[in-house]
Amino acid sequence: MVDVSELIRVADHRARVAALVGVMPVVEPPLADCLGLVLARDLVAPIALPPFDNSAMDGYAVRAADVAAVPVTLPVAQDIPAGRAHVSPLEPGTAHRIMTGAPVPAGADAVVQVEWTDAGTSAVRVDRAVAAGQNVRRAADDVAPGSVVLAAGAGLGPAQLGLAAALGFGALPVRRRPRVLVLSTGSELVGPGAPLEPGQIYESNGVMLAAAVREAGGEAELLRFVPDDVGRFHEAVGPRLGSFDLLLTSGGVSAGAYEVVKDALSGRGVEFTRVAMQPGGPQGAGRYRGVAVATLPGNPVSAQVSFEVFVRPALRAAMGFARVARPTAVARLSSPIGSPAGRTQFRRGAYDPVSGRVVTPVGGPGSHLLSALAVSDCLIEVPEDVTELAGGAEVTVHMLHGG
Ligand SMILES: Nc1nc2c(c(=O)[nH]1)N[C@H]1C(S)=C(S)[C@@H](COP(=O)(O)OP(=O)(O)OC[C@H]3O[C@@H](n4cnc5c(N)ncnc54)[C@H](O)[C@@H]3O)O[C@H]1N2
Ligand code: MOO
Repeated sequence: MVDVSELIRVADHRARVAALVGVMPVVEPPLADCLGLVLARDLVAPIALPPFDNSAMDGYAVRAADVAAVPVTLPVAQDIPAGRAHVSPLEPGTAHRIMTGAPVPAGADAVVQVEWTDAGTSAVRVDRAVAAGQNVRRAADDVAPGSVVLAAGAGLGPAQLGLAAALGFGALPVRRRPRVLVLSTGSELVGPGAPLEPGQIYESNGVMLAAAVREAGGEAELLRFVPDDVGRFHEAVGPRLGSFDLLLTSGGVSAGAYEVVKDALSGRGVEFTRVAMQPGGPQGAGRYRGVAVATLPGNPVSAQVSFEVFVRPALRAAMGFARVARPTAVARLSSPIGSPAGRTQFRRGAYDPVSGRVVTPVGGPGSHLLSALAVSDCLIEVPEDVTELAGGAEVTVHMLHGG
């Protein structure tokens, strides 16, 4: 029986893994590669947006005073498509045919949309008056040059990349993606396509954890798996380790006779502990040959839940995100659940925000129940000191998407 007073707290292990991974250096990739990354410095506008007064409509640039009394016919002195570099000033009593986005000529103070005219090309009949300023988008209306348009720490989504492109940036300063080497261990593991011999299972943690790394914004290289053999472990990891920010293993860390990860890394900078959490009790963390290491337990649900609780926040922090946790919600349990004393339990659940914020436990507490995890969308947190929760009880749920 484990003495729960000797267990490491969830928050302490999370902080330890985050400290090991640290913060990634700043790089300047091309704009198109910045999606999902975090801006490392304030983005200051080098130009105004719009850069010049331009038309919001296809129509005719005029002086509002010239079309105050309608109908009125004005000679069309010039045609101004978007992109025109040189536009001559508008003489009083004339119109310029103008397209959306084209520069408004000096002397004009409004644009009459084409629908309010007879669409003439040498002369135009204007049927409705416009006020001064109507349909004119002023220079710097959107962005003043020299202003901070995005602050350091901003997440870069489509709109932010669009804004940066509009301001003429070809690259942005961001913290680069953490590089993670993913390795599964276990002599019982075989790859897809191989027939299953008695006692063997298909390897699943590698693909799952590499996908989890990518979903978090990191880069993953999947070394797939090695048997319970310390020599094979070092052969697989040694030549590759130097190019990574984190070695992420699964399996081989508990109390058995063949604990390859523990045997390979104990006394070499990695400490193996038990965290007050279920699933995901046996954990290891440290630094091996200068590279951060997190060793997750092998049970698939334990591995994935450990990733969510310890590794994902560390990767998000490494990329510069200020908010590293997934979105949470408070929900009512649809049915009762129990939990071991002295451990934070993360049960898999299906959250329904529509029918009054209810969460339904999916599957049991067993850390081999991968199919239940696959149809869950949240983790239900049961605090350390709680052993029974009745149906209807309020719980915190951690979403498995977003954030
Ligand atoms: N005597 C004890 N036994 C166990 C303890 C304990 O405290 N005392 N803890 C249990 C808990 S909790 C967990 S979690 C596991 C963690 O064990 P390991 O990290 O050493 O993992 P393995 O023994 O290698 O594997 C556990 C389980 O998961 C399967 N597995 C492992 N890797 C993969 C993979 N890549 N793909 C699919 N499935 C995998 C493996 O076949 C085992 O069934 O230890 C408990 N035991
Ligand atoms: O900690 Mo283990 O993850 O309970 O199954």
